[in-house]
Amino acid sequence: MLKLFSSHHVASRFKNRSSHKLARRAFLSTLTDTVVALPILRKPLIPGFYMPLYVKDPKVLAALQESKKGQAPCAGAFLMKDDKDPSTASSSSSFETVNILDKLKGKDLLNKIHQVGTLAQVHTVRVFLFSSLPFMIQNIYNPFHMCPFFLCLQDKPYHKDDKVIIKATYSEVISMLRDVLGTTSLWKDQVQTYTQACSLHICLLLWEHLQAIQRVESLPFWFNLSLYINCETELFFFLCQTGKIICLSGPPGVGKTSIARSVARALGRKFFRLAVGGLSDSSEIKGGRGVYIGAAPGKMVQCLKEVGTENPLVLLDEIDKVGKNTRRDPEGALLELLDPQQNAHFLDYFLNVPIDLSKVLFVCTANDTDKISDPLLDRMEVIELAGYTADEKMQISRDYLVKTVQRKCGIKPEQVDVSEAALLSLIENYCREAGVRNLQKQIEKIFRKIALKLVRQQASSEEAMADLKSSGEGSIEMLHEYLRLADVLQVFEYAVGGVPTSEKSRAVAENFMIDESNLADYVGKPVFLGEKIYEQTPLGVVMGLAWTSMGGSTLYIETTFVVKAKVMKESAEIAHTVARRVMFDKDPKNLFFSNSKLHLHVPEGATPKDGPSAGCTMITSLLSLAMKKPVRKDLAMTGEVTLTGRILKIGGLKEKTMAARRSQVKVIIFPEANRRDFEDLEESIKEGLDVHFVDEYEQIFELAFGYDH
Ligand SMILES: Nc1ncnc2c1ncn2[C@@H]1O[C@H](COP(=O)(O)OP(=O)(O)OP(=O)(O)O)[C@@H](O)[C@H]1O
Repeated sequence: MLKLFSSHHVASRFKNRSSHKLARRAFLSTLTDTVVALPILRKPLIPGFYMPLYVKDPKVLAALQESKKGQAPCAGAFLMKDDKDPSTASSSSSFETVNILDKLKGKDLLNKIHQVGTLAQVHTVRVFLFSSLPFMIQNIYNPFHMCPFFLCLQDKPYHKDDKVIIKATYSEVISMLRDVLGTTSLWKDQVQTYTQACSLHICLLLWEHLQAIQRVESLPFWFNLSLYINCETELFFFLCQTGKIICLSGPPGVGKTSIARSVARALGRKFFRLAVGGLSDSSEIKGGRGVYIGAAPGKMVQCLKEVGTENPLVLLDEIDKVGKNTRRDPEGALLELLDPQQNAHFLDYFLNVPIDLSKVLFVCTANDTDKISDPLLDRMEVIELAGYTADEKMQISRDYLVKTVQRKCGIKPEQVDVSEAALLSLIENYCREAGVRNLQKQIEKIFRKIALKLVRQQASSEEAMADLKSSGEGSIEMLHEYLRLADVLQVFEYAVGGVPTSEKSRAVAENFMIDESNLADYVGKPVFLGEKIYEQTPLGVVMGLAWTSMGGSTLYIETTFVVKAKVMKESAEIAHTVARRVMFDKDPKNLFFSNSKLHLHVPEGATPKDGPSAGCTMITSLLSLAMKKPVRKDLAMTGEVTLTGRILKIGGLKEKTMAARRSQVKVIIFPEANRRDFEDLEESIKEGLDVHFVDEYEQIFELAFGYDH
């Protein structure tokens, strides 16, 4: 890709260009193989641009003077890799960067600059650079920081058809730039600040593409990326400033804590996790009054002590589980903590001095925002995180979980292959959950067992066999002892995050293929074998869809006759009333409800039995029994019903749809008010489902019973 050019080659590169480049050609034609390397800070010098530099170092000035004699004066401008480095910190602007030449010599300098820079013409000695072309540095020698060898990077020729793409992409980039400049003035400054960091990377990456088409094609991607990053960061800044506390709400294991950690990293803030689930006493937050024995400062003081900065990101984890039935008012302490009006003077009872918490960024997590008290919820901006689809879990496990766990176990990628079918089976038959925590546990189980096998293999093949040979009688017991020890060591090392097997043992290891056929050897028998209990639901039985803080699930509502009537909960009572009315409208002669004592039951203990969204399912189940007619095959429904038969909106539509798919449901009935939620779902979730949206129970009646089979 790169060629080493003599000055003649460099000049020939410009042979057919337009006349205004003749001067540059003349400059290049006089070039020798040695130039002064000038490190610059913050912004690279882009070919075709000017940059003033303030050169203080007399040796460098002398070298530049020297370069003027007998040839075009030139220098190589190279961007410093990390200008936060203390050795370069004294230079405050990109114009002063040449000072650092005093501090960094030869190889040290070479390591700290990007190898691709620009060859620049020096116009005056105090110093004005005009950049001509990219080139790559090869070496630097002392004492004048001369680059004795360098490579000029040459554009590769492009096909004439590429011209169209280049032109179209160019227009796209111009329009994107217009968008950036059209950003509201409120955001403009910050967009500019964040774009600087991104554009630096854009420049460097673009530079290294030697084909014009590659450079141009990657432009929109980088612009979009920098805009995206800016907008994300802006959103957080925006929320943190207009005093809102962000609350990430969703089922367990969907990545709420991980997101908060990433946000802290992205914003360059220290991260502190404060588990407030089960908090029962305000003194845990506000500290104990010094007069009591055992009193200590509160968690916020401990947090500030640990992070050592005034602006950490503090994660209040599981805020929906703060103790409620207590007179020690933990919620009051949290309110004080989260209220921007009060937290600038937060009083810790132990220290008895006000502490300024106004710069702390609070992020909360909750599984169920319904359980957060209104005054607390009022101070939060809730961001809902839905559960993952099977496809998403597949991607997460393949691209992240398997690789991470395998690395933690010290196993090489080529030693284990977990097939896609095995991962899918884990997702569907072992861990039905909204998040991926259990999936991660199962993958860890597989890799732990493989690591154990590797340790055993090592033990039996090498040391133990050697011991066995040398020690004669009683050595079998010793081998067993060794194996037991190896097991314990492996488990222990894994638990503390170490690498369980030595390099030596890996060298002799066999390769492992995990697929559906041997999955059970590693993780046991499947835990779930389908939620579907009935092929064809019998009389009085209808499938409903439920949503819990663990995700979505299907449930059956069953109704039957009993000798003595049971006391019904409210939603069942409403269902009974509506079912009676519907029956009276449809068939006044049917006296089933007047004459029967009923028992309504929801099998499967894990699902909430009195959830309002089971209303329409209960009515349908009662009517099925009354009319002695089962509902249509493969049907599931969800929706809250009013006494007048109106169907109201439900929550957790995505999770419910995924649960229905798992149970091979073909037809789903949702409230009309949820139509938009359904339309927003990914195609892979909606595919193949016959979904009906209803706002009156009448419509459900037709869909459930108006069939011929
Ligand atoms: N999108 C994802 N990609 C990779 N790993 C993920 C993803 N989402 C979750 N995880 C993994 O799942 C595990 C649980 O994530 P995390 O603790 O952030 O979830 P959570 O929503 O905070 O759960 P909880 O409500 O139980 O506290 C972590 O090991 C995390 O790495």
